[in-house]
Amino acid sequence: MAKSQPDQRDATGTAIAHLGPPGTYSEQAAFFYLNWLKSNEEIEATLSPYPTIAKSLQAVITQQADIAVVPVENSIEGSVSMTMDSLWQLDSLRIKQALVLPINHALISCANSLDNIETVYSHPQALAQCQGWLAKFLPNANLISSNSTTEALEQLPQAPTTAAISSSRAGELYNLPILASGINDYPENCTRFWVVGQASKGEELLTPTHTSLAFSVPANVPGALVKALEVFAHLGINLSRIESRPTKRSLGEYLFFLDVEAAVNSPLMESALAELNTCTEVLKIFGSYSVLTIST
Ligand SMILES: O=C(O)C(=O)C[C@]1(C(=O)O)C=C[C@@H](O)C=C1
Repeated sequence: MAKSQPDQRDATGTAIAHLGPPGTYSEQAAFFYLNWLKSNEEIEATLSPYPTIAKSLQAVITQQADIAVVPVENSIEGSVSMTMDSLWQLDSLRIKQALVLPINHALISCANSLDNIETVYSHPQALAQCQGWLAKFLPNANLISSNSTTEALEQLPQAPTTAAISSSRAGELYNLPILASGINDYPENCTRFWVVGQASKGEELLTPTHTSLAFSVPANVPGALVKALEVFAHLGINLSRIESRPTKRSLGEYLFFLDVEAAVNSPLMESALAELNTCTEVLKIFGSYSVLTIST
């Protein structure tokens, strides 16, 4: 397969794929992990930006990168469906670590004032996290989705009626004016990222505390989901997230994604998984990992 990105692993250690271009929140999370690897494991790593989340994950499959750092869930807007769908589809990937990053959005623009802004670009997650602020301060602006919060930044100097929602850090990186900061609708805004690698390579570096999995149920009948969830209730295992996604086979048919507060190899979880196997159609374990919180 032709490589669209250079293979950096041999020359420079672990290659970490992330959503680019530089300055994204994904890069910030990946950079934290790079430093964590260096300080805690004496592992040298480099960052490789990719244009989409799917391409960052694909880079791990094609071995252009060793791991990818991808967003999975935001405290205001919920799940990043691209990440969840990809994990279900790409069987060879495993979650090795979770990272939680506080998110503080800024409005970046070369316009003299908010009154001159006609168009705002950003990643759909960021536009959604600031929808109240946008409705109040830029009610007539066109909101345009881009692949990341930083994709539009290089174009801003040539288009003074446009703005982008990104981090203040990205504004500084691209040397662009910050017109407003702290514009997310809720101040306690956080995004959870997963560090994802090949299933066959390397173990998690810290003792796992969580397990993520997903399943489909054998038939759309009363109690099918309850039966699966009762397995955890009966064993006293706490769930920290449940989410449904369409199976994409037919309308009204779902996959259920669970984050479970137990390590995959704990005796309780081993019992849970054995029971869960008997009441699900397809059951996939995405990995068992610990959670690191990033302070900014
Ligand atoms: O566009 C970016 O900067 C990203 O890293 C993506 C992303 C996301 O997909 O949720 C990451 C964190 C924020 O929630 C907004 C956007």
